[in-house]
Amino acid sequence: MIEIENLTKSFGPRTLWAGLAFTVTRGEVLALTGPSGSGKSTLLNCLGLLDEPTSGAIRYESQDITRFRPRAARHYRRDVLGYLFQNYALIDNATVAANLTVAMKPRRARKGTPTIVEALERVGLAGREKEQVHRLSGGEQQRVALARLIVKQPALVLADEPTGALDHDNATMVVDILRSMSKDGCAVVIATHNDAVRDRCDTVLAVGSTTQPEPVKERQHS
Ligand SMILES: Nc1ncnc2c1ncn2[C@@H]1O[C@H](COP(=O)(O)OP(=O)(O)OP(=O)(O)O)[C@@H](O)[C@H]1O
Repeated sequence: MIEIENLTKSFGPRTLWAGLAFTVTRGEVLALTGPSGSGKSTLLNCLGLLDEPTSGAIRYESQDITRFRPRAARHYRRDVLGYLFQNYALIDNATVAANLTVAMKPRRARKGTPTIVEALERVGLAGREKEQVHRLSGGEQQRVALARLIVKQPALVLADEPTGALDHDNATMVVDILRSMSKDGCAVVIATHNDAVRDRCDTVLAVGSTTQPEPVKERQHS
């Protein structure tokens, strides 16, 4: 689904990672690990067209996304990608329902796409459609961000420390939902410092020290 070819990123004389070469397939959950500053977020940003690699290619459906023209880039961001960040990236002064509607808007309705009501049920926020996002707790806001992903149904989910600010139960729920989205056919890439999250992924890439992911040995997930 995403093929990474000989990918290198440097800032001036400093090379963060070099020669990355691997594929992330549909149904796979890949963890990016490594010490602070190793370049996990930078790699996610390159996959999400928020940054550019210094050299190499990132192919989606055989096309190098780093060479996309603006129209193809817009399509990729709108129809392929889903983001999950630690700071939720929600519209604070809008309702829960409005935040989810924005995610659905540009897309033609697809058969089988979960509704807002179904997505909120899935994240344990049934009946909270009309609440203002800024009145919700941090964990609840992260669940709204997850519900937004569920209604968007992206092909590739990029999650940057998605459990960083959450308690154990909420962190478990975030990983459960990301895993179930991967089972439904999307690819998921998670930058994380959390060993429990890493252990529930399929593969792990130690960013900055290796060029290819390895299988996660002690799987905790089903
Ligand atoms: N635009 C930029 N110009 C110069 N250096 C940058 C730029 N963006 C990021 N960096 C540097 O690249 C390095 C990697 O940053 P990045 O945020 O990708 O690391 P990380 O592994 O995600 O770290 P953390 O675990 O702390 O989130 C850092 O040293 C950062 O300062």
